[in-house]
Amino acid sequence: MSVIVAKQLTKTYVTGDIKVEAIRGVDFSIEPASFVSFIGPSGSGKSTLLNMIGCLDPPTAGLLEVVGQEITNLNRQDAARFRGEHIGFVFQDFNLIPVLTVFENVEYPLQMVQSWPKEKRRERVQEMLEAVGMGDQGNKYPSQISGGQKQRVAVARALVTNAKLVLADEPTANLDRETATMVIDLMKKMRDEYQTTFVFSTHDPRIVDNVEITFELEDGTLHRHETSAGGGHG
Ligand SMILES: Nc1ncnc2c1ncn2[C@@H]1O[C@H](COP(=O)(O)OP(=O)(O)OP(=O)(O)O)[C@@H](O)[C@H]1O
Repeated sequence: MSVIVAKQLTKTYVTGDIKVEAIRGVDFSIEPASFVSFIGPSGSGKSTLLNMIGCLDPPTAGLLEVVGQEITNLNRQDAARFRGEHIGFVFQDFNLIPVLTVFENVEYPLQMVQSWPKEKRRERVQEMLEAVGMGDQGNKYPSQISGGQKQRVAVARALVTNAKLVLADEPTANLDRETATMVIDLMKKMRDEYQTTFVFSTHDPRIVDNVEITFELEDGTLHRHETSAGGGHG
């Protein structure tokens, strides 16, 4: 079963008399445990596409299935629940909650959407922190750790609910070269370990070099390129 299936997916923004066809009837599918990137110039529709996949903004027309569920017509409440249960998010500016510790940031999605008993929750959070190499940093606050460490915490948070799909919008944009490479390697390791699909929106050639499939957007249309990167998944 594909993790994402889009058929004739369309998004048109209408503001007053102005109509922008941001996504023009695209078809694509993305398989489990893949490492995939949407690329394209500014305004080509990357964020629009990621927002639709993430149930943040509904399509205007077409079909969109995510982890086997048709999400085209979800209402706001069902969309929020679906997001919480099935999708992890990683952002360019990390989006950690500054008043919560590293541990509490990773625990947060479990508290919000899943009624796990406290002990099981704590074990899961610790497992994820260790998986991203932050097992001994749980008591620190986001202001006390580096950018690369923040993004590691964000990856742990995205995966803590066992989400099968992570959407990562420019996750390396605020990281130096070496740290960006470490974060990409980490995400790949997590993909291998948890069979999570990672979908990126990026301009970063270091990510593009590492993905197996690139979808290039141009004025709301899509071109698929397969690359030789990755290997070893499955
Ligand atoms: N809320 C909105 N209302 C009206 N038009 C919008 C809205 N959001 C995006 N657009 C338009 O849709 C098109 C696609 O925008 P989108 O943000 O998806 O591009 P992008 O590829 O993510 O760009 P960037 O790389 O700069 O983030 C652009 O022409 C943009 O101006």
